[in-house]
Amino acid sequence: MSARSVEEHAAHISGLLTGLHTLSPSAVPTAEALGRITCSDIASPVDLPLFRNSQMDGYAVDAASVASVPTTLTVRGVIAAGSGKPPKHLPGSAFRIMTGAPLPEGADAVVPVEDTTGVTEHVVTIERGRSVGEFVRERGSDITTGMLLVTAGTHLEPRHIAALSAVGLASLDTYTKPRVAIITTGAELKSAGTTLEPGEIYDSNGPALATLAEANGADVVSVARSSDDPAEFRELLSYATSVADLVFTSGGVSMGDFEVVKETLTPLGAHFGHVAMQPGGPQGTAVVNEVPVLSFPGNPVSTMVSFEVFARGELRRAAGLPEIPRERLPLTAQLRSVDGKRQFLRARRTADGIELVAGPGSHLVAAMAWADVLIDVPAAVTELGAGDLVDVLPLSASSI
Ligand SMILES: Nc1nc2c(c(=O)[nH]1)N[C@H]1C(S)=C(S)[C@@H](COP(=O)(O)OP(=O)(O)OC[C@H]3O[C@@H](n4cnc5c(N)ncnc54)[C@H](O)[C@@H]3O)O[C@H]1N2
Ligand code: MOO
Repeated sequence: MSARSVEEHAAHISGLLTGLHTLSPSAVPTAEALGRITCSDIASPVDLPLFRNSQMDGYAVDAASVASVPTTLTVRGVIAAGSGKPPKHLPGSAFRIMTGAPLPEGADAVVPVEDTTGVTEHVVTIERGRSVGEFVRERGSDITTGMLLVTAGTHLEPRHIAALSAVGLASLDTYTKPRVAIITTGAELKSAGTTLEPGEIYDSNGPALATLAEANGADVVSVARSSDDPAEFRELLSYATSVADLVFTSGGVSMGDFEVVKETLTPLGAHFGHVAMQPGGPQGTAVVNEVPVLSFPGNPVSTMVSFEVFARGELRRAAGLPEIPRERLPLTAQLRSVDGKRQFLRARRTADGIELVAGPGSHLVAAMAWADVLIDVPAAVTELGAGDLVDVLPLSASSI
């Protein structure tokens, strides 16, 4: 069977994942919406400030009565923030007023307490006049009812949560995070922190896929590990497809004797084959219990590159996150590539351009950590020179 191109495989995956893009929005309490993405424009239901109020601790006056100073005014009472409907102002008098307290109807300026002397409970001497509007926060001077407060697609930060709370919105419609389950496979795998027997290795694909999915907007609902026993894998798969919108598996897709993923999924109608790319050649896809399953090859770099190439964009779009654009940058040195396979080479940005960090080996997990981009070399290109412009794929950042 001939190898699929990257584009063909990506299109096939896109077709399998259409359900991810029609998840209904989630209503989330505003106070818990940090990091969520709004799925519609949000207009303010109220004016902000909600009412005319004082910007200073001082005296509410009418500017005309303090036009010539010093002048002594009768103090008719004290208005605190939260003290209810304000009294009426009478020209030639004042109310002692606190910051945020509603301005008496008819008052049009506030004289800060620092500009007064001779204060008693009943009188105050104004030493400095204030003009109309000074230290008065008008109703709606921040935002008026119906004005757009936050646009669709906003990645909510604390400052957005503050404004949305200030206008009294208790919950928000946000993109539903696609639920992702991960199953890594291989009898040799153990968790970091445990003692290894000869031949065993630490599982890096589980943590890699979980954090890649999370960093790209998913809600990772399960991370499990299977031995090469088909019964165990089937059981984990059955659970994964019952809790997730999308399942990733790693390993067990190639030509060995214990390819548990391939063996289990093939009878269920899965597609396994080669994609003309490196790393990430052997790939599988299936739909189990109506849930799409993407089966990536087990080599650590192959798994991560497969995610970056086939899953990142789909997950980000489903989660309402912006696309991470490709860039075109110059190479610092010559490179060679295999004919007929699209290469995704680990590289990093330098002041002079893009520099390779490792050879093509898909077990080179430390080199992957030092990379911040993948160079995307077309299948037909076998050699590039220093200074040549190449397409690069920025690698998933640690936060969305
Ligand atoms: N005869 C052939 N052999 C292989 C071919 C081939 O075409 N013909 N393809 C090679 C390529 S390319 C890849 S990629 C791998 C894919 O193999 P599998 O998906 O079946 O993966 P495994 O055999 O299970 O593991 C491969 C490698 O990766 C290590 N691994 C697996 N899972 C993890 C994990 N969760 N964390 C860390 N490391 C993991 C595993 O120990 C193996 O070293 O097949 C080639 N062979
Ligand atoms: O295609 Mo494999 O992913 O190169 O190691």
